[in-house]
Amino acid sequence: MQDYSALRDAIRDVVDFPKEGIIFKDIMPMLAQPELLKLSVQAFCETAAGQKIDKVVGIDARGFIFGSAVAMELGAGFVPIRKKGKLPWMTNAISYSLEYGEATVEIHQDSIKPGERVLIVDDLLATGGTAAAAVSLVQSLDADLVGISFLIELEFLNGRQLLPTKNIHSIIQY
Ligand SMILES: O=P(O)(O)OC[C@H]1O[C@H](OP(=O)(O)OP(=O)(O)O)[C@H](O)[C@@H]1O
Ligand SMILES: Nc1ncnc2[nH]cnc12
Repeated sequence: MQDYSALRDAIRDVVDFPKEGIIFKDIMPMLAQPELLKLSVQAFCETAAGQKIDKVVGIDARGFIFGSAVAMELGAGFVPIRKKGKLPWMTNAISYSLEYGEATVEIHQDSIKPGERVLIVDDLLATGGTAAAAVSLVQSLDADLVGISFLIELEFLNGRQLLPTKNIHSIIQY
């Protein structure tokens, strides 16, 4: 197993952001280092090794940073799940709760064909509300969900409980 401690070392804890009581995992110092950006994208691709992926779905907004790079590496298309009101075409929508708030996300109805093999990518799994909403949207398009991959998993929040049991991967755990 590859050593990802350099990624972990470059992630900064910000106390009480965006709300009191939240310890925010700030990935910006990691992203700004070219070799760590490359290593993080490689780590995501490793989570899908040996799998044919038609579409990588990235979740607004930090999921986009990794999602399109991973899609290019895997030879897949990229599909964004966006916060409400940003996608111009016909959408499916779902509301959900996350560690520090509530939101509604949407996906374009024609972005994934029935049966296409999908990998969902996001920076962080906390309570699992956001990822569970993404799973529902992907399933609403009758896609074949191959896996869900995160850079960071906050294990103490048990986000996996809300997700399908198979093929959930995280690269760094707290
Ligand atoms: O597991 P959960 O409790 O649902 O939390 C995880 C989500 O929270 C953050 O997104 P945020 O909505 O803050 O969006 P951003 O990427 O635009 O900062 C993060 O990028 C995940 O998508
Ligand atoms: N603690 C946290 N740090 C960064 N992003 C998050 N999204 C949800 N919880 C988070």
